[in-house]
Amino acid sequence: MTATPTVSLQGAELSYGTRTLWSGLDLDVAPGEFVAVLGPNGSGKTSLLKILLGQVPLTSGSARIVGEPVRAGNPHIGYIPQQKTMDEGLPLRGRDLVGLGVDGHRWGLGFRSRRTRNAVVDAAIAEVGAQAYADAPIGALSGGEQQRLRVAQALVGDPAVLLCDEPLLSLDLANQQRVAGLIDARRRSHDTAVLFVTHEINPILPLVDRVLYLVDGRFRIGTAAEVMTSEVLSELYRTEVEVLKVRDRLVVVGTGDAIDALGGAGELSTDCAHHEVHE
Ligand SMILES: Nc1ncnc2c1ncn2[C@@H]1O[C@H](COP(=O)(O)OP(=O)(O)OP(=O)(O)O)[C@@H](O)[C@H]1O
Repeated sequence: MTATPTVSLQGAELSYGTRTLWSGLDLDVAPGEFVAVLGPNGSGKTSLLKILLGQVPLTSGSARIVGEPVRAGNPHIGYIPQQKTMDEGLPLRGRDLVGLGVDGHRWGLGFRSRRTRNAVVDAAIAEVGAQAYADAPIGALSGGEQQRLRVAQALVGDPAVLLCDEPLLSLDLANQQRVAGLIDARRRSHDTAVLFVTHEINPILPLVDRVLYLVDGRFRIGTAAEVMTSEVLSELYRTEVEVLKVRDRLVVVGTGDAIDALGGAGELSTDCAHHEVHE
């Protein structure tokens, strides 16, 4: 017997007015599976997460989380939103931020006791190794420290799926690896499915089971080896794109307009090699 998919999209379409971002999208994400969602700016990656969060309705088709239709406030979901730097004057400690993941979620008012709640928050803080700064004002922390606390907040409710919207943005390489490692460890230990929106696949390439690549209404789903090829990306972008493997990293090289068309996806190459224009 196969397990119920943690995330299931069937015949999913999202249109805003006359503009269709994608349609005919079928995707089942298994427990513990790590799916990277890639694509240029405006291709509908964040909108996909919003659908699963119950914030935006599908135009047609269905979206389920652990077999149930999507809905707002679903306790099966842990969400790491796009990173915004916290205001330095914010009177909120890291511990309070993580606590919001408990209070706004599954236990709500019925949560058994303050002591149990605190123990759950402490465990989540320890899991991301943030004990040393959990009581400091969050605005005073570095981007990497803030992001580890956001991961703790997303994990504290023990979600079935983690939705991550560019969680590595503006982190240095060491922190990218640390944050990606935390997410990977959780899905391995708890079978948490992961949908990971990113412009930069290289930091997570070894973790990715499958890629969903969205471009201007078209998409492709498969392993990174299947999708991240010159043929597939050229087809998606409708222009010549070359994917090179440099050691264990992927470098996407566009030609002419492809550099613009690639948008953020072109950032795949930024810390490895530079875009090249072949005349
Ligand atoms: N409520 C809305 N009404 C109309 N258009 C919308 C709405 N929300 C988003 N859009 C448009 O849909 C497109 C997809 O937006 P979305 O944020 O999902 O893209 P994205 O792939 O996450 O982009 P980025 O990489 O820039 O974050 C954009 O062109 C956006 O302007």
